[in-house]
Amino acid sequence: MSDTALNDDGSLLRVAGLNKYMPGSRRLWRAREWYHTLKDVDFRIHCGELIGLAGVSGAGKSTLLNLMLGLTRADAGEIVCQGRPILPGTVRAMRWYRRTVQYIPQDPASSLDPRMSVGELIQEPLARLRIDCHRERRAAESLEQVGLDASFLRRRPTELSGGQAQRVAIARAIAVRPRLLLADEPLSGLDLPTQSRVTEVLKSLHHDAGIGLLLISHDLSVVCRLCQRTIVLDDGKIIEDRPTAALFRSPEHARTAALLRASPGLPHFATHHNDTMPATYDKESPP
Ligand SMILES: Nc1ncnc2c1ncn2[C@@H]1O[C@H](COP(=O)(O)OP(=O)(O)OP(=O)(O)O)[C@@H](O)[C@H]1O
Repeated sequence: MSDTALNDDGSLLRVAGLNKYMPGSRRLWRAREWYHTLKDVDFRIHCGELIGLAGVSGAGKSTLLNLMLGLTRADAGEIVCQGRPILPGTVRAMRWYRRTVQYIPQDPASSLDPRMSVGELIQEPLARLRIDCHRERRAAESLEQVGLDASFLRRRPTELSGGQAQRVAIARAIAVRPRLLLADEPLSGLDLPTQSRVTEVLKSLHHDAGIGLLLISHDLSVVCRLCQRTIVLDDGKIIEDRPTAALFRSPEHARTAALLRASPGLPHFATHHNDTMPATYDKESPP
């Protein structure tokens, strides 16, 4: 398949009618209860888009990401990339998808194997995905794209600061030359100057290499700075999917307004919504 293939609607990735149930508590003498975690989730991602995925804790963001990474299977609906459905399976079955969509982990310290050098870590997915290139050169180029020089190739993860480790994790993902990055809280745990450095790296990857991003972040000021479009998930449903500037200026949904007001670092959002709802959901007592 060509690396430039798109879905027949012109999107890179289409999420259609996605539903997922998660096991709830099992009470004595009663059958297992199921919690409806994602409800008819629909959206499309086009090439090079920077999209924020926001929502209160328990809204279903990570569950959606796991489905988009092909780690779990949906109970209904589908995710289609380059005309093919994403189905969890072996590395071999998913190789084509991993070349197009890569993941940036939340905690690089635990995802980077301390026994390997940075060079080996960046080259490892290139070998696994059978990407035909000069791997050492590609690793050095990827490091340069995230603002680290080639001397880092010989370092071990234990010799990196938090910000450097996150940039190595990004270099590892982009070495594959994907078209879309999925990132779950990639800036958490970093101090403010380092957050801003990593944000600039993500922006320049978009600007210089056209790489798209779906970013989960509780820090809406990051979404506001980085993303052109924001999707808000609430109790497993998409309640808003609009250009970021418009959504942050005038949220259409009371839950979005509440989310914005509760976010530090954002201007105060005066809204007419009555949003006296809880800040988190509990799967045992969905609202
Ligand atoms: N493995 C699991 N088994 C049972 N329930 C789960 C499982 N994973 C998630 N859930 C439930 O599904 C719902 C959505 O969880 P999810 O982690 O996707 O939310 P989230 O929006 O990513 O939250 P956070 O921002 O806190 O990470 C929650 O009610 C959660 O308790």
